[in-house]
Amino acid sequence: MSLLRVAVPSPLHRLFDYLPPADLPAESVAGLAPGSRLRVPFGRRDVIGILVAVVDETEVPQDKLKPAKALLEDSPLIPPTMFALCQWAANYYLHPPGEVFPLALPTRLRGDRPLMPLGEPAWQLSTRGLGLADDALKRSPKQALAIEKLRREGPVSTAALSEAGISRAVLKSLADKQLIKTLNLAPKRVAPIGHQGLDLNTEQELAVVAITQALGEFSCSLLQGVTGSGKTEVYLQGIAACLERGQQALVLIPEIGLTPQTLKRFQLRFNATIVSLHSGLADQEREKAWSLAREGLAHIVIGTRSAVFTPLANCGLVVVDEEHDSSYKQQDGFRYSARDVAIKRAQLEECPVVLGSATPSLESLHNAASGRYHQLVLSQRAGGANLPALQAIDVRGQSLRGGLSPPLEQAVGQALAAGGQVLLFLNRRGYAPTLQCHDCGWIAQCTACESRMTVHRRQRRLRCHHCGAAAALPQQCPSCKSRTLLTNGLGTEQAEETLAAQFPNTPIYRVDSDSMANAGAMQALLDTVASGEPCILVGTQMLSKGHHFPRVTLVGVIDADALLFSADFRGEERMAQMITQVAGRAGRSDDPGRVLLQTHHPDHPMLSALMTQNYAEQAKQLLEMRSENGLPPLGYLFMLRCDSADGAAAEQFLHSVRRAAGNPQGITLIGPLPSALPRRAGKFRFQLMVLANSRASLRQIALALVASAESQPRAGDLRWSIDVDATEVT
Ligand SMILES: Nc1ncnc2c1ncn2[C@@H]1O[C@H](COP(=O)(O)OP(=O)(O)OP(=O)(O)O)[C@@H](O)[C@H]1O
Ligand SMILES: [Zn+2]
Repeated sequence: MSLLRVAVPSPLHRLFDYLPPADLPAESVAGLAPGSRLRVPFGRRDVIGILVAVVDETEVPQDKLKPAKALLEDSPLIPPTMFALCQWAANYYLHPPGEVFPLALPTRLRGDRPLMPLGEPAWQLSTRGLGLADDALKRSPKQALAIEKLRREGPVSTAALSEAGISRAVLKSLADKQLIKTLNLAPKRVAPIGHQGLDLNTEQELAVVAITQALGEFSCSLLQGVTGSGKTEVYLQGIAACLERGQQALVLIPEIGLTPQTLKRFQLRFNATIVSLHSGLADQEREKAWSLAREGLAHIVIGTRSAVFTPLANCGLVVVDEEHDSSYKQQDGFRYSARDVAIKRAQLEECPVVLGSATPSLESLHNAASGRYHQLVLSQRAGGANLPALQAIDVRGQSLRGGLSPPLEQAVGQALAAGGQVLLFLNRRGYAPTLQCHDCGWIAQCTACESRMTVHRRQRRLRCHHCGAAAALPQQCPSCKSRTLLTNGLGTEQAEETLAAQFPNTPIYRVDSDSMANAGAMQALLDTVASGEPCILVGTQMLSKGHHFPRVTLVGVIDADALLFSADFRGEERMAQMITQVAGRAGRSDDPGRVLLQTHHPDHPMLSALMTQNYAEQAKQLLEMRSENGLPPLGYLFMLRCDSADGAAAEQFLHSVRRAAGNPQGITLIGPLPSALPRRAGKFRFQLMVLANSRASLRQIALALVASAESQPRAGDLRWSIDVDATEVT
């Protein structure tokens, strides 16, 4: 007997077996392809699952088997490569498969809605219309015109008919006479045209040749190019070669804020169908873009993290820009790395993948050094600009105005006077990170998290950056009623305010997730900055990524110390990446750039390293340290996390799980320990860190821990999750 094995949206790490739907002929069941949607009963309701396999046997007792209610489509919505990718990802990240497969579908299709047909509504002649005598519509010239047009051109879209002056009313009368009928006009397949690219320098040329020659089979290349070296030009010319072979390209970018800029650059280069996929799209737009990609009609698909699961009919090249960027790692729910999934995807698609960055992750550098990836290097800025010089400013004992020391303030003034633009980096949004009572010492805390509330003065609110909780900004201390409340520390909002007072004649633009919340804001800002007028940009890491600001000559890091002391073993790597990236925004054009870092620790070895070495040299040293400590990428790591309103229960749960795992060889178990943020949104958080000396032993213990976790009894709200290749360990 044939049974259907289905991935059902549920947090359980298993698949569920069903009898075929009653209305499905027995002979067609065996031939069902995986990847189709099924409506199945689950608990007390019906849900939409994905068919994973047709099987002959099940462990479910015969009388417990239920029939699936319906097969939603004959041919699967998830094509074989994406099906295989989801299956791999669920297995690799040990995540419930029912929560992974839906990623290959746009939101609208995760339920039971039918696929929207691509194309547009159109009209064509009916048989009766075809046979109509020439003078039959003499008395209604508009109708005659419509008939003549359809006879001449075949099916014509409603939009084109309306452009030709044929109204809906005319079409309706013709339809009522059964002379014409509607159809859905499929989009035309057009050949993409690439415009002439820039003249490449030698290193770029070598990179493009390597990528072009790699087309047609799987390989992974690391394009390590210093900031402003023209990596995008390399992608563009590599993609041109991919399109010439009649294939599609998938380009991943780290942030939604970069989408319009990237899209524009691609649209200028290619006369082709380019779609972008990101969280800002409405559901219908998203489904359309998804369909164009899946049908092979979109030549280039650009998207953020989750776009790695978009099906492409004929994928010929995958590009992951800024491959080191932390936004590629999903930090809740299904904790995958889009970069790593992209590599697996290229392998399944049998095409090359290019990882590009000025500051590659140590993982990728390690893989390049061991020969697993091809290394392509762009060591110089395109167009001849020099990399900027870095310099520390010792702020000890100096009076700071709006966070700026006198030397930095002076440098800003000079840069502006010389007609340049200035970028000030402060990775803390809001007005101030703390609100304190000057009389009794009370501090505004989040009631749901073990953390302080951030002051947002413009909105007159206190906001928790961990759980999103908000409260009105108090006028007096809730504890002692004093009216003397102080803000401590500096956020972007306050910096913007003080800078405006210091530089009253210069426009100041703040760039953080608060000011850039709506979709067009970033593009509007970029357009303004592109005009070249002197201005000050002050913002968070949003400013540091990928942007090309040719007029910026000075970059100031207001608080380099904030990056210095991290509890995470990746802290130094992150700091080196962040500073190198933000510094890389300076001096990208004719005028040389300068970078000033404010610190209370000018002799800190990490800062000295930044001053004296380039990123590649620093990365090499960091890799050696990781190797000595058996840490990734030289060791293998995952985290088991647990949270609950009952802290003792959460900790106890991880203790039991750990006990069940025993003491396997080659494995270091650390914890359970409270997380760095021990309580968030009312829940206590604990974690167990697992380090292994081989991928195989990591896998073994991970499976054992998951099995143990699933079999533990657990209290109502207790949740646990696994994070394979965790990038955040605090
Ligand atoms: N061969 C070339 N000749 C002249 N200009 C070039 C060439 N290649 C790229 N450029 C220009 O150099 C500038 C920087 O290029 P791009 O933004 O692609 O750099 P990038 O390597 O992506 O930098 P980052 O990593 O800092 O984002 C762009 O204005 C681009 O048009
Ligand atoms: Zn909170």
